[in-house]
Amino acid sequence: MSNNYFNTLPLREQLEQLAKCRFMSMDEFSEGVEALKGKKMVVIGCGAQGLNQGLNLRDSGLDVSYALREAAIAEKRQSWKNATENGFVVGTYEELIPTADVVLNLTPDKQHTSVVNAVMPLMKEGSCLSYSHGFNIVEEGMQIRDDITVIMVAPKCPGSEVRAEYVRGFGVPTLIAVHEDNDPKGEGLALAKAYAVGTGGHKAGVLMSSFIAEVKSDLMGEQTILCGMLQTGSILCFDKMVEKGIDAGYASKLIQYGWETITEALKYGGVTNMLDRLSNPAKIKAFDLSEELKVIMRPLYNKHQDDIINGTFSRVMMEDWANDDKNLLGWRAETAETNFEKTPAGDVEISEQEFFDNGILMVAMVKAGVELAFETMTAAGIIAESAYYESLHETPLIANTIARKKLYEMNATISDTAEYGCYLYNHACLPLLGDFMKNIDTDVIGKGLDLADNGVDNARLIEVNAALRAHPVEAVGAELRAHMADMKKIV
Ligand SMILES: NC(=O)C1=CN([C@@H]2O[C@H](COP(=O)(O)OP(=O)(O)OC[C@H]3O[C@@H](n4cnc5c(N)ncnc54)[C@H](OP(=O)(O)O)[C@@H]3O)[C@@H](O)[C@H]2O)C=CC1
Ligand SMILES: CC[C@](O)(C(C)=O)C(=O)O
Ligand SMILES: [Mg+2]
Ligand SMILES: [Mg+2]
Repeated sequence: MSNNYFNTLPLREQLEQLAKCRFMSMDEFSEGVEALKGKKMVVIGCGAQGLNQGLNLRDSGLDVSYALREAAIAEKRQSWKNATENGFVVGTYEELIPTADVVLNLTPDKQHTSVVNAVMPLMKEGSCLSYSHGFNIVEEGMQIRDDITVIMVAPKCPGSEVRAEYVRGFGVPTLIAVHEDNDPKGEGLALAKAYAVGTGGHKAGVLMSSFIAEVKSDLMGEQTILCGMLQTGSILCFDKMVEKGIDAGYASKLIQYGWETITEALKYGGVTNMLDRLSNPAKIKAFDLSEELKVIMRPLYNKHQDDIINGTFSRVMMEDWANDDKNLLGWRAETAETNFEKTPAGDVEISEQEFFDNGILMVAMVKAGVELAFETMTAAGIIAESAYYESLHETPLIANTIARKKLYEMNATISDTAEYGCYLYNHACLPLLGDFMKNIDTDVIGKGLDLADNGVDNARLIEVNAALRAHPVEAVGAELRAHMADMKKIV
């Protein structure tokens, strides 16, 4: 029986926890991984986050091994292969958990209650339990033994990108938190900081946050702009292009690689830079489309945020857990059957600039989604820095997964929790954009504007540029990106 911890708190405390967010300066990480040196880190689960965090932590000089459930070892499942093929020591809970100074719970959220109940009796007195998402604590009210320190180190991106960015010499923005009910020795913060350095997160930016702020913002980002919007946009843009006679292979390629290319511009210079990559008439067109999209989609973004804050989302998802994931599995199968998913990218060259010129609607969708997610999160009490990571910075990191193997890859790489939310959004958003899409043609998706000249009205251009630059996501973005000196180019 789960108990929503957030809903048990008085409003004053809910607001205080939601607003917990402090950008940590680089000199706060001057001790590096010292607090974890010589300590035994045992990871439970070797999936998306488990494997990739473990690889980074080991490369940062830490002692990492994997505790897997007995069946996974006996049947040599993927988790066992991931760990053993990468040369890690693998053992059962009984073999490894009693030796652990830090237990990293990197199993799916659905399993957290049973996993934590199974390992807690085996954990050393005074050891530490860490999470990469606070769902179990915040939405299920999990109670942890008093002597155990409970921390959260939550990379703001898929596991594959946690590794890819580390290998590139960068990192991913990370939220850290100490569960205030479980910090008996006052060492939670030192451990969380060292762990964030071990994964490379400090190079991109670390926010000192709370379990609550992480959960309520993480769920919002993944359901809307990060995954839901990219899925809905992929399906709508592909179907429209094919309906209008564009070669299906070209349409498939434009979308599969287009999100990655256009959002790379977003990562470097925010929404402003992404739109600056368009010609002046195309920029004005993208701006107008995005304003229209924002009006249509705002109620949906509000609904997602409201359901996340009041616990409706987690209750409904947990009902699906209890129903053998019937909805999740059904939606996953349905997505595999979409025409976009089934049409291979054509053998056709698309230049970097062409992705912008022929993908004006995609640019508009990204702009609308980023701004709406940011506006909705901040209106709900999430601090701007956190909302920026969850909307703007992470979008390219999700787009990278679509470039690899389309929506299948994105949904396989993100957590099951994110995948569930993505489908929820997608199912609501597709019909919502029905009328809007009726008026869309190949000038904004597939072929680009076919204009004799690129002249525009000066006053209108000035107005559009000013509106772009004045959005609050741009101000906080410029500030946070100034700390990302090691950011590496992908496209
Ligand atoms: N996916 C992501 O990129 C992100 C995930 N997170 C968070 O990280 C955590 C892990 O998610 P994610 O990496 O997606 O998980 P995955 O689904 O990728 O991996 C799950 C791992 O846990 C093991 N596992 C599954 N069920 C159990 C069980 N009952 N007992 C023990 N082990 C089990 C699986 O191995 P086997 O079945 O072989 O035993 C597998 O190795 C979640 O809290 C998630 O919210 C946070 C940020 C991003
Ligand atoms: C994509 C959403 C995420 O939270 C994440 C990668 O940040 C997840 O749960 O997978
Ligand atoms: Mg996330
Ligand atoms: Mg998540």
